[in-house]
Formats: sequence, structure tokens, C-alpha cells
Amino acid sequence: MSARGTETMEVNHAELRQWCHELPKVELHAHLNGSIRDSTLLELVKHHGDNGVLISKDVEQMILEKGTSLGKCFELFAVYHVLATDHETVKRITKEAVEDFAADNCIYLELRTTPKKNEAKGMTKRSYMDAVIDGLKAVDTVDVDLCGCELTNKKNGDRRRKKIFVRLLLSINRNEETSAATETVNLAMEMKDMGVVGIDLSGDPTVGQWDTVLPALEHARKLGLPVTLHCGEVRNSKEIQAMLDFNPQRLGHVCLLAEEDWERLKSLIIPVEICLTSNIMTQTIPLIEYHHFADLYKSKHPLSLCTDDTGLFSTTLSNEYYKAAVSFGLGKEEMFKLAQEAVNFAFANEDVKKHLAQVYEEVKARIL
Ligand SMILES: CNc1ncnc2c1ncn2[C@@H]1O[C@H](COP(=O)(O)O)[C@@H](O)[C@H]1O
Ligand SMILES: [Zn+2]
Repeated sequence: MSARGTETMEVNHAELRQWCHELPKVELHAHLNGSIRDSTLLELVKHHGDNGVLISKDVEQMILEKGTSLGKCFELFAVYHVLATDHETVKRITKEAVEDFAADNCIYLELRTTPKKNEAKGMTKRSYMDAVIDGLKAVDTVDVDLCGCELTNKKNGDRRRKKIFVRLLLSINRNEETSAATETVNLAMEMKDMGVVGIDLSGDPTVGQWDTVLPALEHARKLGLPVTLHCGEVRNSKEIQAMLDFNPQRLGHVCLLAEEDWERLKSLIIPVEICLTSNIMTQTIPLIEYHHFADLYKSKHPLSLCTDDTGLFSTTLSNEYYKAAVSFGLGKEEMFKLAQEAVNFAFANEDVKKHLAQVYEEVKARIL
């Protein structure tokens, strides 16, 4: 290829990246602690290291190797939870995560987090969540709509300021007991007027029993809380079948499904949260060319592109769109439609969805 040809391609890639950045996006699968900035993490490591809590060198090494296998991710999450589980830090990482998604032109963010108890720091699941809400109130680069009302005051009444809708999902960790999982569901219910819109099941897929968390998930369903489940990150046909039997509002990942489970997923038409970079970096999927996005997309199965853990996997939602475009040959119209349709799978109410739909209508002529 001539030097000129290479140059043209590079320009196109840069332009495509820029376009993906400008596209208004909807994020449905983002974990708070997985979205911590590297710079913040290193600062926290230093702070704790200086206090003799953790050996900085080991942690720095872990950060360098972050996200390179599913096992390494969960080793690192254990570290994150030591570093980030106090009220001030929870507030800080929430503020920064929302500001980062907004800077990436995300117009709706469903942020999920596992409410944590920490007696030594006087933290309850409720006070952890209050710190998250404090973080949302502290956002100052963008207007945040939490529960139908804007949290941040419009600086100088500037109507042109960017706006992001943030809704929260409370995560049940797979290794929690039934009572702890049920406590999280009850907390979600208690915080329904504070932007909490649903329940997620996540955590290390090699631990925990479906039967232990099922009563809590059924409780959520009875209370009318939508549920999304991390599904098929490891081969576990029995659990995957039980998850399909449960028939949740959404599923995350769905990587390692046997043929008949795959067909069942499609016939149930459960919307899927696709996390391309996450699946490749954790080696759940060996190569992007083999990713099940292609099959779901071709079958017109409902899906949305998501980041999972922007910090852990050094990605952004724009980057996920860019990756989908170059890996599966999607054009701008197709990507626009993908982003626009993700609105339908959000757990927010119809008013929010109408507002988001309008944003896409308004921007369409300019961006396509
Ligand atoms: C890589 N794929 C994944 N699979 C399963 N669970 C994951 C995950 N990525 C993140 N989490 C879940 O989210 C927690 C971090 O955010 P919060 O502390 O809740 O804010 C992790 O501890 C894990 O339980
Ligand atoms: Zn996830």
C-alpha cells in the first residue's frame, strides 16, 4: 500500500473515532468500581501505601496487569474495594465516573454498584449508597438528572450545558448469602425515588450458587424491580439454563452458551448488554472476529454496546462503538440505530425514554 493510501486510512480512522465520540450514547452496563480512573487508583494506592495499609509495588504491578484474565480482574476488584470503600472515596469515584461518561457524550448512564458494609469505617449498605448520591450531587461539568429532577444547579442558568441522565442499579454479588442479597433488593426499593431503577447480579462467576441468590431475585420481581444478570462468563450450562428460566429483563455478556441455550436466548428475545473489550481482555472470547455480537446483530436480536469497566479495561463507550464498526463493518447509520435503540432497553421510565428519543431525532440530521 502506498504511503498516501496509509495516510488516507489513518485519517478515516481518526474521523470514525471522532464520529463515535460525537454520537450521543446510552450506557447500560457500567460498574462503578470498575470505572475508577487509573490516576485516581494510583493516588489511592499511594495514600494507603503511605499509611502502611498495602504494599504499593505489588498493587502497582497488579494495576499494570489489569484486565488480562477474568481471575486477575477479581483479584484487582478485591484491592479496589480496600482502596475505595470509604464514604469520601465512594463520593469521589462516583463524581469522576459520571463526569467521564458525560465527557464521552453519554446522555444516559445506568451505573451499577454493589452496596458494601464496612463496620470499621462506619459504613452500611445505605450509607454507601448515600455516598454515591453525594457523588452525583458533586458532579460539576454537566447537569445530572437523577430522579426526574436535576441535581446540579445550572451554572449561571446556562441552558446549553450538557445533561446526563443517571440511573442506578444495585448489584448483588454472587458470593452473598440470601439474606444479604435480599437486603440489597429492599434497599433498592427504599431508594426507588432516588434514581435506583433495578437489580444486577454480578461478581466472580466461578463462585456462588444460583439457588442462593434466586429468592432475592424473585423478591425483586415481586416488588416490580427489573433485573439484569451476568450470564455465561464461564461455561456453566445448568446455571445458564436457570437464568434463562428466570427470564430477566436483560442479560449481560452471554458469551459461553451451548447451542440450544443460544437458540433459547434468541427465542426469549432478552436484550443483551454486549461488552466487546471486556470479553476479549478477560479472554472469555479468544478473538473479536468470533464474538457473538455478529450473530446477534445479524439476527436483529435486541442488544446494546456497553463498557463493563472503563477503568479496568481502559476503554470508553465511544471506543466500543469504534471497535464494533471496524470489527463488524458497521456503517454510521447502523451505529446510530444501535445507540438509538439502546434507549428501549433502559430501565428508566417512559418520560426519560421519550426525552432520549427526542435527542436522537434532533441530532440525526447533523450527525448522519
Ligand atoms: C469483568 N466482568 C465482570 N463479571 C462479573 N462481575 C463484574 C465484572 N466486572 C465487574 N464486576 C462486578 O462489579 C464489581 C465492581 O464494581 P462495584 O464494586 O459493584 O462498584 C466487582 O467486584 C464485581 O462484583
Ligand atoms: Zn459486568
